[in-house]
Amino acid sequence: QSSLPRDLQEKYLLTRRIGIGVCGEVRLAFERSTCRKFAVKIINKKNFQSEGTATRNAKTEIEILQRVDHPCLIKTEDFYQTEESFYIVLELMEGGELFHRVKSKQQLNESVAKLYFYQMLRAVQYLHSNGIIHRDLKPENILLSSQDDVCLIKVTDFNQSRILEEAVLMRTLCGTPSYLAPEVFTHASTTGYGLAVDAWSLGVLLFVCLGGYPPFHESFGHQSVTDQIIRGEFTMVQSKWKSVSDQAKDVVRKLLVVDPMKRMSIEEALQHPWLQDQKMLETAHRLMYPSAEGGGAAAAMEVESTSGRNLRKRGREGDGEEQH
Ligand SMILES: CCC/C(=N\NC(=N)N)c1ccc(NC(=O)c2cc3cc(OC)ccc3[nH]2)cc1
Repeated sequence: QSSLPRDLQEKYLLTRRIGIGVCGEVRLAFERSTCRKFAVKIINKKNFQSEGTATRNAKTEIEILQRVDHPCLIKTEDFYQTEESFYIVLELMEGGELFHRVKSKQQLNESVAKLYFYQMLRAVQYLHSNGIIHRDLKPENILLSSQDDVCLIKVTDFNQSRILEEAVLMRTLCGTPSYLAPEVFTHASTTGYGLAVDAWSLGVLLFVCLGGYPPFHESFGHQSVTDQIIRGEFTMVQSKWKSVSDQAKDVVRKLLVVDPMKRMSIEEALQHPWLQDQKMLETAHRLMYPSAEGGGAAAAMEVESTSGRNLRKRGREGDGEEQH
C-alpha cells in the first residue's frame, strides 16, 4: 500500500477497490466532512517508460479534464500526487464500467444500446468541437451513473487523448514544403482524419453493446486481430444479431469502414435514421440536462444549442476569451 498523500487522507477516506486498469486502480472514497462518495483514480507513474512521459501525459489528461464541461464527460473534483502516483478524485459513477454491464447481460437490448450510444456520440461530438481526439474509446472507459438500464453515461480515461494542434500544422505549412509527406497536405493530418479514429471505436463499442461480443478478436478464425481490423472483416452471428434492427446494423456497418474518408462521421451518425427516435432523445436530454426538466425537450434543445454556440465562439477566439 503506497503511502497516500496526507492532504488526500485528511479530506477523504479511501476504502475498497472498485475498478482496475492497466495504469492503476480506482478506489471508493468518502469525503470526511460530507460523507459524499467519490471515485479516486490512482495512476502509477512507474507504468510509463519515463518519469517525463508520465507527468506529461497526466498533465495533458488533467488539462483536458479541467477544460471540458459536458454531461457525458467525467468531472474531476480534486488532484493530488506523490513521487510514485497521481490521485484524481472524480464523481462516482455508481453503475461502474459499461464493460461489466454488457458482460453480465450478454448483450444490451436495442433501446438501451441506442440510449447509451447517443450519449457517447454527444460526448465525442463535444470533444471534437474542442479539438480533442479521445483515441481510446472502449467499454472500460464508458461509465454508467446507476445500476438502472436508463442512466447517464460518461466517457473517461483521456490518457491517449490528443489536443489537435492546428497551430503546429500551420507552422509546418509555412516552412519549405519540399520535404513534407503528401499526407501532411491531404486531409490525413488535419482534424478530419484524426477525428475519424473515434468514429471507428464508437462502431466497435456499438457492435459490442448490440452483439455482446467484439467484432475483431484473436479467437475468430486464422487471421490476427490486426489483419481482421485492417481488412475490416467482422461477422454478425445470426443467433446474436437476429433480434437487432437493420437500421442499427446499418450504423455499425457505416462506422466500421476501413477508409477513414469513407467512414461515417460523428455528425452523420447523429443524423442517422436509427437515432431519430423522439422517445430516446427525450430520455437522453432528461438525463443530460435535468435542470431543464420544467421546459421539457424544447428547453433541453435550447441548452444544447447555446452551449454549442459558446463552444464555436471559444474555438474561433481561442482559449483566452472567458465566456460569461
Ligand atoms: C482522470 C482519470 C480518468 C481515468 N483514467 N485515466 C487514465 N487511465 N489515465 C479514469 C479511469 C477509470 C475511472 N473509473 C471510475 O471512475 C469507476 C467508477 C466505478 C464504479 C464501480 O462500481 C460502483 C466500478 C468501477 C468503477 N470505475 C475513472 C477515471
